[in-house]
Amino acid sequence: MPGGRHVAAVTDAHFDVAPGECLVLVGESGCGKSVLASALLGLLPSNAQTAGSARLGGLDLLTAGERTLARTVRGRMIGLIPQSPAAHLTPVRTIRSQLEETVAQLTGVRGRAALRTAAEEAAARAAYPGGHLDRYPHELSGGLAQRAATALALVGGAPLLLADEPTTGLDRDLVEHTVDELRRHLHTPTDDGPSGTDTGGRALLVITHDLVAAERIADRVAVMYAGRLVELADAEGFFGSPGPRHPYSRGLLRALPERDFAPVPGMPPELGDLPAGCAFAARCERATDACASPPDPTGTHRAVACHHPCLPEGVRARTP
Ligand SMILES: Nc1ncnc2c1ncn2[C@@H]1O[C@H](COP(=O)(O)OP(=O)(O)OP(=O)(O)O)[C@@H](O)[C@H]1O
Ligand code: NI
Repeated sequence: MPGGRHVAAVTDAHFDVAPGECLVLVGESGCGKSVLASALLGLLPSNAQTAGSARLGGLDLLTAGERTLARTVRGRMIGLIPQSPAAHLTPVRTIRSQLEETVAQLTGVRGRAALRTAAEEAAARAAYPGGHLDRYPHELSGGLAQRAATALALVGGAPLLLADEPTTGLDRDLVEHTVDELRRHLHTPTDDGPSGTDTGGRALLVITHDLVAAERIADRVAVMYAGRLVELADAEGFFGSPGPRHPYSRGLLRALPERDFAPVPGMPPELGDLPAGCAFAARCERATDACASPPDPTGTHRAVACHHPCLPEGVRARTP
């Protein structure tokens, strides 16, 4: 940043997602979710620095060159359903023309009539109504823009679908519909194997701060706080019993209107000015002196980045 300032937007992120599985990344605004997604697609701003690796197939996405990213990754290995789809669509072209162009770029379909048919099929796959194909993005409701973006993301048959805040700004009914549709794509065909073979399905990485949507769609949940992954858990245990183990994750769930409706006190720290130890300590009722040193994400604290994780309900702490 100007003046030599650094923003640690994402730190120590460890996770994997398997074909046929949905991993949901949750965390509040500004915690680094979209930066993480951009890193996977090679879409970080030019002043960004990365370290580590992000493997998809045999490729390391963090070190792949722009040519590889453009020709084999974006659209073909990773389908992106962007945050705010209405703003992401080209405003001066109809949905039909954007779909046809994408089909021509990403598939072997050639010829006017064949492209038209393929674009219509692509729209149908995302439940985008055929009668609205000749509309411009500004003529679409939030739900339709969402489906148009999903249709575009599915065209290349990518084995990984990355959805950034797919339900923001939608009504509750539409949220449920949208996540159910997304989940359906876990098992629609991808292009990573000969057609007709079972490739184990598509992997889905969904970014959201909508915990109700997360509960509905996730197989596993990754919780992010102040640029770090603080917990990675099976969705069933996380949302049900025994519940989350990181005090921040507990706080997030407790804040839901459907639960205690009790907000986590305080504010997250600035990512340009993080404390040396646990970033949540200042807001944490369980914090002690140990929290002045950072949790070790590669060892003891791999699943729960906390010095004092909450114990599963019904399990009592052992006194040393
Ligand atoms: N180009 C940039 N230059 C400097 N800082 C940036 C840049 N892009 C993002 N950041 C910072 O990185 C942090 C993470 O941003 P990011 O967009 O990933 O958050 P997010 O978790 O996706 O939030 P939201 O839920 O609001 O989309 C923010 O604090 C933001 O200020
Ligand atoms: Ni974001």
